[in-house]
Amino acid sequence: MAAYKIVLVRHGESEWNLENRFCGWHDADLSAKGVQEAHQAGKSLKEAGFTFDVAFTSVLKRAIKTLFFIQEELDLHWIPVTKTWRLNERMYGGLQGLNKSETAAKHGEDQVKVWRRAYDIPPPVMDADHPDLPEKDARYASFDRAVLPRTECLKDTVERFLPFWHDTVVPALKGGKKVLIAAHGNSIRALVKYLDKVPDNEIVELNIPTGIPLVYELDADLKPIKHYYLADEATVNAAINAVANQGKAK
Ligand SMILES: O=C(O)[C@@H](COP(=O)(O)O)OP(=O)(O)O
Repeated sequence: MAAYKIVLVRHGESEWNLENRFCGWHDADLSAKGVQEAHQAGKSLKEAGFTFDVAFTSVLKRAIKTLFFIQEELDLHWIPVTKTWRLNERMYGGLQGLNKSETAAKHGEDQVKVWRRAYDIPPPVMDADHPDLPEKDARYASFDRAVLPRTECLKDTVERFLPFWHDTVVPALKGGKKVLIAAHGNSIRALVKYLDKVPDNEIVELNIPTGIPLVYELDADLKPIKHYYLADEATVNAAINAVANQGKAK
């Protein structure tokens, strides 16, 4: 039997998912479909009997709002919510704002897959005049500039997420709290890679759908026993394929 359960949800579709643009640390809002997906995630959790004591999210509104809509469906507005940049999407560097299909048409689908999915190859560095430069963003004003990335590969995302996992999430789980994390495609891939010890070459094929709760059951040592999405297989597979296909030249 599982000693712990943790639920991970990628935010609902964002405006930039809809426009198929690399989003990263850009603070895109949810699309109308994304709002619906977030509410549906909450409904699915409620139907499956889930409740939560604490929640963690990023400092980006697509994840924050998704969490809030889930809280609404569960009538759990009161639970403590911690927002941390360590759960942010992977910083997409110079790709932020570019259309994924146009980028594939220009640089090739293989190159785009490397930029999107390679474990340790970062996308091009963000230029100093990019509108999304983190050091010009008020939410990171108190940060040491050296900490703020101008690009990140998944390995970098794992490395900046894990201190939060060990220092905050694990103590909550071990203290008996029921934990919900609302985050992003690549910050969730970072956690899945760590939990399931996915080899570097296999993580390339993992895509996380928007707005479908992913439940991890863990043993007493926090080793995964099993995981599953709260949706039927056809829905999950279609959503996963849609994410994978965003990097195709049309
Ligand atoms: O940054 C982005 O464009 C997407 C992930 O993109 P891919 O790595 O799937 O291209 O992040 P999210 O919508 O989860 O915040």
